[in-house]
Amino acid sequence: MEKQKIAVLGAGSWGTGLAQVINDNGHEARLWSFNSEQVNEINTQHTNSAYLGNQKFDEKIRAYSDLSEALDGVDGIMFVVPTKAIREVAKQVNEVINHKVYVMHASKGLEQGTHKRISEILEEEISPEFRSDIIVVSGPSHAEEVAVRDLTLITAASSSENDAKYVQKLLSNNYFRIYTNNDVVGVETAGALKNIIAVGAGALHGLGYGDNAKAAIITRGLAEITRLGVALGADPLTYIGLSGVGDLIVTGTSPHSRNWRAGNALGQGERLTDIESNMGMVIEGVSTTKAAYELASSLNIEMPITETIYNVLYNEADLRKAIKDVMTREFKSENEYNV
Ligand SMILES: NC(=O)C1=CN([C@@H]2O[C@H](COP(=O)(O)OP(=O)(O)OC[C@H]3O[C@@H](n4cnc5c(N)ncnc54)[C@H](O)[C@@H]3O)[C@@H](O)[C@H]2O)C=CC1
Ligand SMILES: O=C(CO)COP(=O)(O)O
Repeated sequence: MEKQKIAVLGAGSWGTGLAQVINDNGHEARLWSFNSEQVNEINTQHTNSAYLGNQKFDEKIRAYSDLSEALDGVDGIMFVVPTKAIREVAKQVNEVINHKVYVMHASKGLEQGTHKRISEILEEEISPEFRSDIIVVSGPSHAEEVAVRDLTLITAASSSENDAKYVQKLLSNNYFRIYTNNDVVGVETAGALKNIIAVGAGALHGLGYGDNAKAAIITRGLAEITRLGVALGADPLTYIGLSGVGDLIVTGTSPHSRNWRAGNALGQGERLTDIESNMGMVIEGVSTTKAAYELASSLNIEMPITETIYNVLYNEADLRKAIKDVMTREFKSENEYNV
């Protein structure tokens, strides 16, 4: 593949990790951030200390605060801002872009109010003449591990096989391996909804429950994620892939995960507002819980774990009482896929 110029929008931990992968592969990685102090730090110190400690990055990774400069002559744009900022940043991109580019995103969430997936927002906001089919980059990938080049396997999903293969070539190397997938709905819902389950798994840990409970929430979480995703048009098999069970394992068991850490703190009795202000990074599972709860209710889909976490996060339900309630629901059969 010829040298590509890629603008990575969002210089948090994941945007920075992906920019390093792109740079390692011999391409030009431009990191865009609206925070000029951070841009200055990346360009002069080659660190991104608010997100990735004192790790040094290659001097070739340049940061930009001016979006039109960052997008000038690029081959592709990778959106990695929090879900709540996607629409606003996509609108800005559409105003300044003047040539056709590959449009990728690596964010995980559902839009508040509309319950839309991120690729749907990007399709709405960026004119078709300026973009490829959207490519979703998702899977088990703590930024902290990718930043130190630990082995990582994830998925690039697009309705266009060629566009997915472009990202496979762009990002793959000897520590980062990409599988293509044509199930955009499945990959995107898997990435968004696993954050809800990670909050729940963290909460169980914080309350002192053991491994059995954590295996249970991950497995039954997968069942309800699949239920909602299939109702939205996903292939159920996608959920046993990297973006499904893979990402549930990585975020549902690890203190690297901000969602797991937020749940753990809830389990230990901290207040959500304090947890959010102390994290300093996005906890997507909090807003995704609300969007998924509303969406599932409107489609009449049972998501008991999501509903429980919604009541804890938004209705001040007592965590132990909420767990008791979900444990004593009417009995079910695992064979009944729809319940
Ligand atoms: N950190 C990780 O390990 C992974 C994160 N993700 C996803 O990537 C997305 C971003 O996550 P992180 O990089 O971890 O978040 P972060 O909280 O570390 O950083 C987000 C970046 O976006 C910027 N930002 C926030 N609001 C903005 C706005 N309105 N306009 C422009 N920029 C804005 C922030 O300044 C920050 O630089 C999330 O959706 C997350 O779920 C996906 C895989 C791994
Ligand atoms: O999506 C992730 C890993 O695949 C990161 O999860 P957190 O946002 O919970 O840190």
